[in-house]
Amino acid sequence: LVSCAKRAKTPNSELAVCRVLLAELEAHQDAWPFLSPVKLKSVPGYRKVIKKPMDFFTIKEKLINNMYLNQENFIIDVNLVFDNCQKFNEDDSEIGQAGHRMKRFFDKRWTELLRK
Ligand SMILES: Cc1ncccc1N[C@@H](C)c1cnc2ccsc2c1
Repeated sequence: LVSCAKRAKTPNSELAVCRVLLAELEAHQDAWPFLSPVKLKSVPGYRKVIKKPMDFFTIKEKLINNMYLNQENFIIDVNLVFDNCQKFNEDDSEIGQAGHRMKRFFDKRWTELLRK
């Protein structure tokens, strides 16, 4: 008997979960610092310190333009948003606190949705 191959998730069903997750991130009350790209001209030092800026709007554009081949690449970009935030903002700052809350929310949700 040939063992049936583990049903691979089709890329589009994987990415459908990413779209759901992103919508939840954007709707979160603490999402405000991350909804659009940091304006490099108006935040002194940001361009120098943060090598790979990322934000939820850019992630949405990449999803729409099929630039994510799988969930992993999507999760890497979402974590980049939070890693950049922790690098540039003090933990006890408004933005720093929002970043920690958003990261905790994301970690919880993607584990629930993807670790089925
Ligand atoms: C995520 C992040 N990290 C470091 C600096 C800025 C930001 N966010 C931008 C949108 C931003 C840019 N300007 C302001 C002014 C008050 S909150 C806020 C937020």
